Amino acid sequence: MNDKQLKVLITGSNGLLGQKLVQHFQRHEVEFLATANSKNKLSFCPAENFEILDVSNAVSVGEVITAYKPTHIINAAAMTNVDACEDYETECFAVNTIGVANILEEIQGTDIHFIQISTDFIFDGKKKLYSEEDTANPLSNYGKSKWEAEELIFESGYNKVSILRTSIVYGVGEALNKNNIFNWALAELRAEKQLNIVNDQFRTPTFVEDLVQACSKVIELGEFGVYNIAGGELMSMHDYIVLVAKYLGVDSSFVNAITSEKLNQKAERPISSGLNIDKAKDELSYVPTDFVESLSKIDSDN
Ligand SMILES: NC(=O)C1=CN([C@@H]2O[C@H](COP(=O)(O)OP(=O)(O)OC[C@H]3O[C@@H](n4cnc5c(N)ncnc54)[C@H](OP(=O)(O)O)[C@@H]3O)[C@@H](O)[C@H]2O)C=CC1
Ligand SMILES: Cc1cn([C@H]2C[C@H](O)[C@@H](COP(=O)(O)OP(=O)(O)O[C@H]3O[C@@H](C)C(=O)[C@@H](O)[C@H]3O)O2)c(=O)[nH]c1=O
Repeated sequence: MNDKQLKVLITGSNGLLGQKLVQHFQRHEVEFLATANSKNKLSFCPAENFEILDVSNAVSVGEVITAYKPTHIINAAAMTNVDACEDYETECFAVNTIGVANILEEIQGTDIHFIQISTDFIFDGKKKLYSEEDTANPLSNYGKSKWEAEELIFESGYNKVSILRTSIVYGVGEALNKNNIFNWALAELRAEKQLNIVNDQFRTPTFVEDLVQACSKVIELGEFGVYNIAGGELMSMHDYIVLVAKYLGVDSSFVNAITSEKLNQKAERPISSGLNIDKAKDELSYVPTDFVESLSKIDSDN
């Protein structure tokens, strides 16, 4: 299938990944429909390419898919505030699990390639680095809701699905959620405020543009199955934010190291939920951007 034959439906287009996908398909002149649960917040997304879509509403999901007839659906919609998912469990499962059930229901019997974005939070964090075959054991409502969505996909028997699991996605953009640690830390460090960052949670932070490339690659190759798509470096969140501070030229003494116990977040987090990306390297020729290089790309784009 060449670029001209593609029709990509994007959900969650106002979010970080959603909006980078919009920009990617614009640049490559691929036909797309961007959808979000509220009005279009993106200055660069034309009104004719946008529709409101709440993925938790089965009727709306059916109407949009039937009318647009996509060749591909990328589900970037999710309730991503992990602590809020503890307080608003029903909403969390409505978006993250039922949203996926609604899409699956609609695409059964079609040829649509469905790309679901999942998370390292399906794991309990006891293993350091996880491969695609490792056993899930989510600790939080968010993790459970994303894992149940994956289970629905496996049980549905629908086989034109790529599940891309990722971790701590970073990048800058328009009208982003306040709960993205990277954007929050950037703003605070630029204002020379002191940050308390945990040194006992380890992740493989993922440059959003790498995740976009991976979405594009599974489309291009027609690859189905589960892939870990993450950065190549496992680091503590404290080391991560110190690198950001250094890049900004802010003294690292502004980044205090604390424990998770001290931070006392509502939802339990995995200790170490790095993602092993060997499969994506082998099968998708996936090459994550070096962390410091990604920061300079972010800088030059803004
Ligand atoms: N950010 C990260 O570190 C990670 C993200 N992921 C996954 O990656 C994907 C993209 O996340 P990311 O772009 O970073 O997250 P964002 O929070 O930036 O974007 C998610 C978007 O989904 C929207 N949304 C919420 N509810 C609905 C709904 N009912 N219908 C349609 N859209 C809805 C949100 O809107 P609103 O703001 O109005 O709620 C938001 O714009 C998600 O599946 C997420 O689970 C996985 C691992 C790490
Ligand atoms: C707000 C805050 C966070 N942190 C740490 C805790 C945690 O390890 C890390 C990120 O915290 P957050 O609460 O922003 O994000 P968190 O919910 O931990 O991150 C997750 O988001 C969801 C969507 C995912 O799918 C996961 O892969 C992961 O990226 O930063 C601090 O150390 N200090 C702080 O003040």
